[in-house]
Amino acid sequence: MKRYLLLEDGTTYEGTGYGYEGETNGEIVFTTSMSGYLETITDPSYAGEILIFAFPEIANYPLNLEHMESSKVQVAGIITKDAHSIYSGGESGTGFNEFLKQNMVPAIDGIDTRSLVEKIRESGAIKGYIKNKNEFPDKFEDTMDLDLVSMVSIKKYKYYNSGHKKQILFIDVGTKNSLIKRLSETASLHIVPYNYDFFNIKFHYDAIFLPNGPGNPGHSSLEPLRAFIREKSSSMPVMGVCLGNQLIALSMGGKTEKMKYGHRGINHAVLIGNRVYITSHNHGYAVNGDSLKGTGMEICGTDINDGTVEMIKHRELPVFSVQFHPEAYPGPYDSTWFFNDIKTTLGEKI
Ligand SMILES: NC(=O)CC[C@H](N)C(=O)O
Repeated sequence: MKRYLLLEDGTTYEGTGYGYEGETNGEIVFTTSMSGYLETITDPSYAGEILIFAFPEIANYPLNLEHMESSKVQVAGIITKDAHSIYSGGESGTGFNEFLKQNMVPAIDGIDTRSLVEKIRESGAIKGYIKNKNEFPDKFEDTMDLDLVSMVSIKKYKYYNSGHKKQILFIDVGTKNSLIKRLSETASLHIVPYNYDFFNIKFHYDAIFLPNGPGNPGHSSLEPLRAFIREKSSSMPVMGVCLGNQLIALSMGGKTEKMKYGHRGINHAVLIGNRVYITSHNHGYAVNGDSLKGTGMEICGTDINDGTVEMIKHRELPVFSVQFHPEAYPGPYDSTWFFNDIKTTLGEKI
């Protein structure tokens, strides 16, 4: 079945439809990852985004549902050059095509993804639709204006008792399962929704953790959360990853900005001190380094290619966070020391 990718700049790409048969829209972003397709598409940070796989061969190994980073596919749509298991069943008994149908996510195959990526690198982030008809919409919605965190955050408090004495207040702004798993190696987790009644918490906790999540970190729906972080950062450790990093920067008085086309992939070189770490990335926003002046926060890691701020920490307080993904999934384990830093910050032995 023919399907069309329609871009805000007036261009149309024709391909073969697979997955769900409805239409979808979102910001078109690309990942350069060559593996980890299931982990990637189930990462809640991708809500509101249509994902291009720049690497041509995708889904050329079976789906293993144990690798899902959340309970469902979170990308708004998928663009591939050659998605292999479209028509075949994997070890789980489900083919990629069928899996995307069940998750109601439309996809389009046979697209020259590399030229599409070049276009986005030239023009910057672009909005688009995947449709069954070559008919342009009246308007291209900016999905980054939506309250995406409310769509992916858990709805109710959940206690994750990992047997550890230390307690972390884990604010779910759209977390990946692997982050919960990693932190549970250090502490038990009070997992709360992004809009929890923060100023009336009755249970004890030793630190706050903010994970990854979708959309604009400056969204107004996140202001009560930022106010809470602002207050708590002077009295207890606050740590974060990706959206968490951006929320910490904003709470401490810094600024974030939208990047031209973001970083998404698993081989981004980041310089921290005098060492380079190969890291996993998925972000379209970044902390503005200059805006940290006078906030007490300092830049301690930057992307080698474009200088993007990739790690920040407070000069005196135990407040630190990374823009990259130390939990990997998918990606290299170069930066898992981040979880050891959290352990020692909480007074635990490595
Ligand atoms: N992975 C994330 O947490 C992404 C953070 C934010 N939504 C961004 O695009 O920059």
